Amino acid sequence: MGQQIIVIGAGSWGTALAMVLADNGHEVRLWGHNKDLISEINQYHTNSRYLPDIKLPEEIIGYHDLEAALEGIHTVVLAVPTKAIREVLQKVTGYTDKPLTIVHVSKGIEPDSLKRISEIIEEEMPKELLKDVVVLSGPSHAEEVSLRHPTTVTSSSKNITAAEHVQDLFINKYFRVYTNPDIVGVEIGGALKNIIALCAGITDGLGYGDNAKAALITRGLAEIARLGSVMGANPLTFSGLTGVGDLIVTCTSVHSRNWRAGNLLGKGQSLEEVLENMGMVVEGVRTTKAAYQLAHKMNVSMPITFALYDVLFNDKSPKEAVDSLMGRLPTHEMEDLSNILGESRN
Ligand SMILES: NC(=O)C1=CN([C@@H]2O[C@H](COP(=O)(O)OP(=O)(O)OC[C@H]3O[C@@H](n4cnc5c(N)ncnc54)[C@H](OP(=O)(O)O)[C@@H]3O)[C@@H](O)[C@H]2O)C=CC1
Ligand SMILES: O=C(CO)COP(=O)(O)O
Repeated sequence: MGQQIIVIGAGSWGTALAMVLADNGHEVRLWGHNKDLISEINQYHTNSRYLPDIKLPEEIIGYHDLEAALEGIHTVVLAVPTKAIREVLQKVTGYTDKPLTIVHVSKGIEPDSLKRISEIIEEEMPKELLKDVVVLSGPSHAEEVSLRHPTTVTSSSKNITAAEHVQDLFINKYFRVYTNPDIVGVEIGGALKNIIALCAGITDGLGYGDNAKAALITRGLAEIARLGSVMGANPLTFSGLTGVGDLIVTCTSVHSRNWRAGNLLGKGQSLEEVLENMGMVVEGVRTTKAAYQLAHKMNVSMPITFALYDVLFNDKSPKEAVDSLMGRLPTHEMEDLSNILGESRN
């Protein structure tokens, strides 16, 4: 039976997910803070800034008034950039008096606090207003989901029943949802793949080819798994949709905002120029800072992340960063991962 669901964030991903929910017969309220965009959604059933050429189902109702949009709602899909999550949740708590299931679909880690998004949600929401936190993540570009192209994602929560509930809400014949109880691994994989996607864009921008990209994906996965395992993730999660799956889609697609930003950096633009020109969120930049801080804190080796950190924040040239990665001391390929797998078996 259809449910009333609010999607907060009328950007590319929020709008594409609202389409999936509307296709599944739910009553979808799409909230955005841009009044003109909401009027366009209600009048023309389009979101021309974020999903040009896509006709939205007429069942999606745009809201600009958050209080009205939250009326009678039990499930919130949170689809804003990581840096907006605290601000948005503070508004939500002011307008609700019953426990909510919050489904977050953002991919990031907060610099300085080093919190994952589910941890931020638990921190911001008063206990009596939070029923469950679920993350929905995986290899999924909004541009393809809005065309109803086959897509697979993972629903994860500390409460597996909540993850299954969200699986039920979203699953359909073009959007297949799996469950995974490892919320740490799912969130870490989704956030950190953006670092590697920026690097893949950089090497493409420098004119390097498939060999460099395959190296980044596999060695990137190794360092994501190293950090994630130390943080308590199940190492096997990184071989799934939210690990290698999302790395493949983000590092190889022109739809990827992170790949595109990296590509411009590789072609010689400054970070400021790139971010000004993108017009959409590039989560990997802030996540690089957070992962750099986490790697120091947890004493985990993350050479690709450190190389990107130097490009983004220490004015190192992309070419120099690649050369320094290639010039590292020779090492064993599987040593670190087999340590991790050994430890998780003990
Ligand atoms: N796009 C995709 O294919 C996918 C994206 N994601 C993740 O989803 C999250 C959102 O990304 P995406 O939709 O691509 O981003 P977009 O840049 O396309 O859209 C972001 C939306 O959030 C809104 N927003 C920004 N700040 C605030 C705020 N303080 N209060 C209210 N609304 C705000 C923006 O409004 P405005 O237009 O006014 O700036 C915009 O509507 C990211 O974490 C991303 O990694 C995950 C999977 C796929
Ligand atoms: O997370 C994504 C695909 O799974 C979207 O990646 P980008 O933010 O790089 O576009």
